[in-house]
Formats: sequence, C-alpha cells, structure tokens
Amino acid sequence: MSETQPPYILAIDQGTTSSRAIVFDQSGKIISQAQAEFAQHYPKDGWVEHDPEDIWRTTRDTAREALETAEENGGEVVAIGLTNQRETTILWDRETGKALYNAIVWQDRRTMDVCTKLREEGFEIHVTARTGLLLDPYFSATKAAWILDNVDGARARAENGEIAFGTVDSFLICRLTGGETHATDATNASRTSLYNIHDNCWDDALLEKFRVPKAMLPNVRDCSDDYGLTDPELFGRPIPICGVAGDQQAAAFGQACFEPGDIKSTYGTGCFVLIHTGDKVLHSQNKLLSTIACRLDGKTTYALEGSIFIAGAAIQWLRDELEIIKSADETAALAESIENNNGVYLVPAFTGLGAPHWSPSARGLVSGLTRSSGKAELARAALESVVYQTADLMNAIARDGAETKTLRVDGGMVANDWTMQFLADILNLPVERPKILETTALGVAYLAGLKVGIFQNIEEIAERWRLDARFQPAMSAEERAGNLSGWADALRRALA
Ligand SMILES: Nc1ncnc2c1ncn2[C@@H]1O[C@H](COP(=O)(O)OP(=O)(O)O)[C@@H](O)[C@H]1O
Ligand SMILES: O=P(O)(O)OC[C@H](O)CO
Repeated sequence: MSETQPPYILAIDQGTTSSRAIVFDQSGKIISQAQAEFAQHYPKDGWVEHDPEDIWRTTRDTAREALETAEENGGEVVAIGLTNQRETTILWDRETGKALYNAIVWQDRRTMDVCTKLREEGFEIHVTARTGLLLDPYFSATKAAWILDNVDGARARAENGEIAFGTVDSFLICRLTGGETHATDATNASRTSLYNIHDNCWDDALLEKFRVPKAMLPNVRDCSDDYGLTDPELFGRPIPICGVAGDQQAAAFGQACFEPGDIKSTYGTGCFVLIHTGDKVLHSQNKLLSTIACRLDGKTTYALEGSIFIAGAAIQWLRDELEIIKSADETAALAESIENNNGVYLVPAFTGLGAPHWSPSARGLVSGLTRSSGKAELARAALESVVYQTADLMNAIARDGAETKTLRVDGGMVANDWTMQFLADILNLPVERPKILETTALGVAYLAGLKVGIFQNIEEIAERWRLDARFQPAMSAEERAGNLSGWADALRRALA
C-alpha cells in the first residue's frame, strides 16, 4: 500500500443481467463505477443460460474501467472483493479455462424432473438436513450433473480431474488469477446442494446421490480470505482478491445485518429476503431456506432466506417483451396515474415460483383484465406483484416465529418510491432505504477491506450504515386486506 495515495477497494458485482464494478474509498464512498448488461438466452421453455465469455468479458471490462477512472483521482486499488449471482453453474476445462457448456442460470428449470424423482424417493429430507435447502432445480447440483450427462465425454473427464465446477465466483476467480486459484467461499458453497452447512465441508453422500465427482469441486474459504493475486496483465499489476460472497449474503453484510433478527430484502432481477439467525441453523417450517450468512475467521453465521425468482425481471418483461415502457423509471408514474389496480393482478411465475410455494411448474398469468385495462394497469400490477410476493415471504417468516420491526431494502428496484411506499403499506411495516443502494458491492468491499486492514471489525461497519428514507405504512387495514385477497385469488390460479 502506498503511503501517500488513499487506499481504494474494487468491488466486482457479477449479477444476473449485468456485471458491475464499483470502487469505494475507505469511508465507503463510491469513487467510480461501470456497468455492462449482457445477453440472456432462453433456448427452451424454462431454460435460462448465459455465455460464460459474456460474463468474463463484461466483468473484466467494467473492472478495468472503474479501476482506471478511480486511480485517475489519485487513489490506489489495494484489494478486490467479488460478489455474484448465486447457484448459476459453470463447468470448465482446467487446462484451457474454456467452459464446456453455457452457464446454467439459477432461474433455469430444466432439472425439474430429476428433482421430482429424488423427492419421490424421499431424498429431500436428507438434502434439507445437510444443506438447509430444498430439492429444487434452483440449486447447482442438478445443473452440474445435467452438463456432465449432456456434454460428450464430460463425466469421464470430470472423474479424471480434468474438469472444474464452480458457481460464477469460482469461474471468475480462476480467470482473474490466470488459472491459479480454484476456490469459492462458504456462502456460495452453501447454495450448491452439495455442501454440509453444519460441518462446513462438501458432503460425500450428497455428491454420490447427485452424481457430482468430488475431483471437480473448488476449495472452500472464508468470506474474508486470500483468493490469490490477479494476473498482472489484467490491471497492470497484481492485486489481491480477498473478499468473496454470494450477492444476497454480501447485501446482508452491506446492510449491516449482523445480529439475530436483522433482516434485509434485495430487489434486483429477483428478490431475496435474508434474516440473520446468529450462529444457529434454524430450520423453517414454512419452506424458507437455511443458509450460510457469512464465514469470518472460520466462524460461520447463518440466515433464513426467502427467494423470489422474478422481481425487477417483471419490469424488464414490460420493457423488452411487451415493449410498453422504454425504461424501468417510467413505472412509478404509470402506477401513480391510477387510483388503484382496477382489479388487475400479475403473477410473474415466468420460471415457476420460489419461496414459499416452490412450484417449478407454475407459470405466469395476468388476471382481471377489462377493455379499459392499459399499460398503467400492467405496470402497476408488475410493481404490486413484487410487493405481494414479499408479503407471502414475510408471512412465512412470521409463522416461523421471527419478529420483524423494520425491513432494510436495497437493489436497483428500490429507487422506485411508489413501490417502497406500497411495500410499507402492504407489509404494515416501516421500510428503510439506505443512502448507498449498492449494498451488495459495498458488502463485499467491506469483506475485502477487513482482510487488508482498511476496516477493523463489523462493529465499525455497522456504524457506517446511513438512512436515506423511511417509508411508513399508511394504508387502511380494509384496503390492505382487499389488495391481498385479490392477489391470493390470482396466485391460486397460477399455482393450479
Ligand atoms: N425505477 C425502477 N422501478 C422499477 N424497477 C426498476 C427500477 N430501476 C431498476 N429496476 C429493476 O431493477 C432491476 C435491476 O436491479 P439490479 O439490482 O441492478 O439487478 P441485478 O443485480 O439482478 O442485475 C432490473 O430488473 C430493473 O428492471
Ligand atoms: O443477480 P441477482 O441480484 O438477481 O441475484 C441472483 C441471486 O443470487 C440468485 O440466487
């Protein structure tokens, strides 16, 4: 670290629809940022893929751009944190670094039948006991097995140690370090369905049942740890990668959810609610997931998670498929332009439904259309659907016995004031939006900064959290009940 230049941290946030790089200074202030969207591929109904080279190219280019812009201001990037869309699965050739097949994205449902069969054999109980997860195509294990079974020669080569498996973090760490490091962190490992979250190790019984060879797996490290140095050719010098976490866990860290009961909800492509449960694994009775929140200095903390597959993606659908808006920002004014939803509901089960329903075969629907329904109703229904899905999760959390006093929110969608007010109204709970909405990137910058001594401890990080806006519930109980009952009707139909 130079004596004169202020130390910066580069946070790489590889998300479902875009790759982002943000440089923070030691006070947590954003110095520079770059972002690039990339193509989504839908080869069949329920399939979602990314080209790993798109993931790599956008990550590398945005990281370079943010780093160069930041350093023009005089500081020096001394550490890199990496956070990522979770569960998305890539298999690559250890020798060439080339992927065997496209990345199979977390939203992809192609392994639904495998999951159903394993459930019928009574295997789900073992999966849940060891991993905290459910048997669903969402998680990595069945996706990895699918690639091994569908790419010629892949299984034999994997058993022979020639093939590497990874979630997006592992793939990028490998590329960033010029092939030197094949590692993941405990939070990403906990989303594969192959990792025992009690014993903190890959689970042999699960590997055997899911038919995933152990020789493919990455080494699992702490979230604040040594992941190697970047290839000097990438950024002109080697820089240590020393913070890694799945994006939802990173967001919880950035929101300073460190104590049991602390809760956050992130609204990006999907929506993910995490409630911290301390050093205990709590098993939900209401189909929430138990997952690793963080691992620091070998000490694991846990969370309960509710995962919604489509949140901001419903807004992208209005923009890209229906083409009724040009930009996501237009939706707030459209929603506000009508007094109520006029009975129109959207259930965005485009890739099935996640928590608390876990129905991979459910499909989306719009109900209550009349001749006067127009784009205002559709935009409002899309925004409302995100809120109702959160309400279903919060009910499940309450039934599991957790008491919630406020909800901290983040992610691209929370810039939408109308939606945040509607969220507070429907949940009947204050909703708090922090000043820095990029809490995912901030969280992993904190993790990297802890490792290099820029931040000393989590207490210091908790003190840095700043409120931007608090949305107080203002809707009458009657109106809330009316809205929720309309949603329940629409949901029943989508599930049927
Ligand atoms: N003002 C807005 N109103 C509603 N949705 C928005 C708004 N701005 C962004 N979004 C949605 O938020 C998502 C982007 O959030 P982001 O946190 O960047 O997602 P991800 O990390 O999943 O790529 C997009 O799906 C977009 O449609
Ligand atoms: O890319 P995001 O931000 O929608 O997050 C994706 C999640 O990590 C999937 O579990």
